[in-house]
Amino acid sequence: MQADLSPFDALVLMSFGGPEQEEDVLPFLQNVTAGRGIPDERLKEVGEHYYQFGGRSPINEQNRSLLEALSRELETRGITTPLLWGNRNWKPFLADAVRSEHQRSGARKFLAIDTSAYSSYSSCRQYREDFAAAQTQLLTEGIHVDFEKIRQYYNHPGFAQAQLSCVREALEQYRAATGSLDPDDYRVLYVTHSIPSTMQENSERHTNGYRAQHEELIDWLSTELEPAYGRVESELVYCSRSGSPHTPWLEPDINDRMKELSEKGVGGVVVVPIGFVSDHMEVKYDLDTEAAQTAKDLQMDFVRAATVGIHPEFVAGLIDLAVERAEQVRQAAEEIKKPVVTGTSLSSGSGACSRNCCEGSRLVPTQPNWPAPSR
Ligand SMILES: CC1=C(CCC(=O)O)c2cc3nc(cc4[nH]c(cc5[nH]c(cc1n2)c(C)c5CCC(=O)O)c(CCC(=O)O)c4C)C(CCC(=O)O)=C3C
Ligand SMILES: [Fe+2]
Repeated sequence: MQADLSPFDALVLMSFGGPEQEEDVLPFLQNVTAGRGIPDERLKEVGEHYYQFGGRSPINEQNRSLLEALSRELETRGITTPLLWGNRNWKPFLADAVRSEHQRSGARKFLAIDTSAYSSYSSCRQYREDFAAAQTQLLTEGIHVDFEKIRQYYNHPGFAQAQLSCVREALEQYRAATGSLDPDDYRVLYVTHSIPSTMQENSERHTNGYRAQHEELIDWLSTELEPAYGRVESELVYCSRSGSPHTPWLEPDINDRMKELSEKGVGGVVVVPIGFVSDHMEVKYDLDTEAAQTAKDLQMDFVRAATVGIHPEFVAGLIDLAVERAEQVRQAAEEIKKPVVTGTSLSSGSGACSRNCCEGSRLVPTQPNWPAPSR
């Protein structure tokens, strides 16, 4: 593979964003929830999670480390394409980052590396809507930019292998802490962000869907673990449900499931946040604080696996994915063989999921792909 990112002028690490100090928390939450119908009580509760950490989300530090690691990887490969950082909900905002890079270097074509691995409206399509919104905003200033993104990478070898070493380490940590790894005594709980059931259904129309992608990766991980660990009892559970209690979201919640397991006599859990690429607030609060407390109350052993963070295989994988996307765009061909560890669920068409994937009831322009590029 050619170590070249042409036709792209710049890479942009695209993330959710999070507050840096107490004063940021409310305006951040207003940005996140604008028009999304989240009850006030839930917002207060989530605000408290941030205040408990001094108003500072861990996500920004994580992204700064990832930026550094990605820069080093680019340097190692002799790729000189500039790398910038833009967010959906907090500074540095995507449009601002892109504007300054355009003013600095004339860059017009941006390739985004996003910080979420699976297909769903929240974790994929909404980022593409953000690209279209930034494009529209900058167009009013006479700046024409466009965006592409890397594909969803839940089954890319870089992410999968990094995830596997996180699980192995956690199992060893559990063994060291409890003196055993008897499959009847503990359960591996793979955790991801819950989403509304309608969002799950929308994700299933053009890919195998959010939940099935997690299950595919879990099956692969279990197979990889078997030679060293034999049977590993594991299941997929969810955290961070929001929205109205009357709206169905994916279940079971991790805390509810731990209670059930405890009643069945399971003595401990190894919690693996496969839905999060780094230690977000969901990991720090919902898992390390809340689920850890549930474990204490139930007198269960509790080990939380690391997130992939800046694991070298994950970082190298992200650059592989950027190189792959650039090559697809150069050749105007989607059919370059994609390295995957499992499954073939991502259709060709955009490097993202597909043109129509994860559409909801509102049709909002996306980049890439809808409406079709005018040039
Ligand atoms: C699938 C998914 C990911 C993973 C993919 C990805 O990474 O993109 C993710 C990531 C994140 N979600 C985050 C924060 C929040 N998410 C909220 C609300 C929501 N998330 C949803 C889904 C997801 N969210 C959904 C369906 C909602 C309901 C409202 C809506 O339909 O949009 C709310 C509102 C309050 C609440 O209800 O919790 C907050 C504050 C942060 C930052 C954390 C930090 O500061 O470290 C991150 C990385
Ligand atoms: Fe979220």
